[in-house]
Amino acid sequence: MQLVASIKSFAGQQLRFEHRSTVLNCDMHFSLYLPPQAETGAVPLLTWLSGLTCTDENFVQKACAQRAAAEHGVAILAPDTSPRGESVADDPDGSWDMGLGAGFYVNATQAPWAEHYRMYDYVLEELPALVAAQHPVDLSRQSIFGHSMGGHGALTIALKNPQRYRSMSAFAPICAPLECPWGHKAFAGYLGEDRQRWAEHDSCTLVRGATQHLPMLVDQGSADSFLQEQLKTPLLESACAESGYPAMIRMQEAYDHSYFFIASFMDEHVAFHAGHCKS
Ligand SMILES: N[C@@H](CCC(=O)N[C@@H](CS)C(=O)NCC(=O)O)C(=O)O
Repeated sequence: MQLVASIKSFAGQQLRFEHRSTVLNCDMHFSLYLPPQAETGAVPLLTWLSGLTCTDENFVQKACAQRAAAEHGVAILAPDTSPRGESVADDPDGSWDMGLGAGFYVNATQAPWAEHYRMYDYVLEELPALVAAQHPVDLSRQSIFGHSMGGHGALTIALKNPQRYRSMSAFAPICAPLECPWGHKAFAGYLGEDRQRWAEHDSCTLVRGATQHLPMLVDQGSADSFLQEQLKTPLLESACAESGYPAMIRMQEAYDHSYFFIASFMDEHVAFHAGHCKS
């Protein structure tokens, strides 16, 4: 693991690393914000998952999360959104909703993706363990959040591993990949045509089958151009209401899909996770 950037921010350190991922079978970058409290002891670890077309750097530069992380004494880990490198398969049509920048946080089982696209195991297992081996983060106090494709990743990974996380949250998540074009394309490519496999990574399906509940916060902008066709927040609201999953799902009037929306509510999301990681 090699440090490639270290920038002081709100009395903490915004770090960027390069490393060889054994799970993804390629070289990767990730970012890690360490708050000032990490100088004197282990701090909770929040993992942020970004959306389509992002790297680890969009969040670092545009989400305005460092101030709240420093205030609450939490570290924030931001992985990339897919495996990277010349040997890594990309969408043959070059579109941005599949392949590079669009790993969908699943373990691909289909050629040519299966060789590298294992973002589920990378985010859940390899990366937190790697970070904790070298930095003062407490893996018994973890939460996960994300945006759009990363919101889907955060909700599904937490719903599948409630013992691993204290809380989950999402901005404009893809709530029902079983019911939207982005999900159909990515899941057919990465997981094959068997919809049973898809259902294992569908927030609405997982909510309906959940036996253990975690605190869940979701913010969605009402002026988000992806809301109707791709994100489908009402399906998550129904799944939570019908199955009795306690979730705070908020429609934020006139906000769009961008990082301006994310930054507007970032303080609340960091405070939400920090509170659950401390209790
Ligand atoms: N590139 C697409 C938009 C993709 C997009 O909105 N990506 C979101 C996540 S789903 C994002 O965070 N983009 C990077 C950024 O805003 O910094 C387009 O031109 O329509």
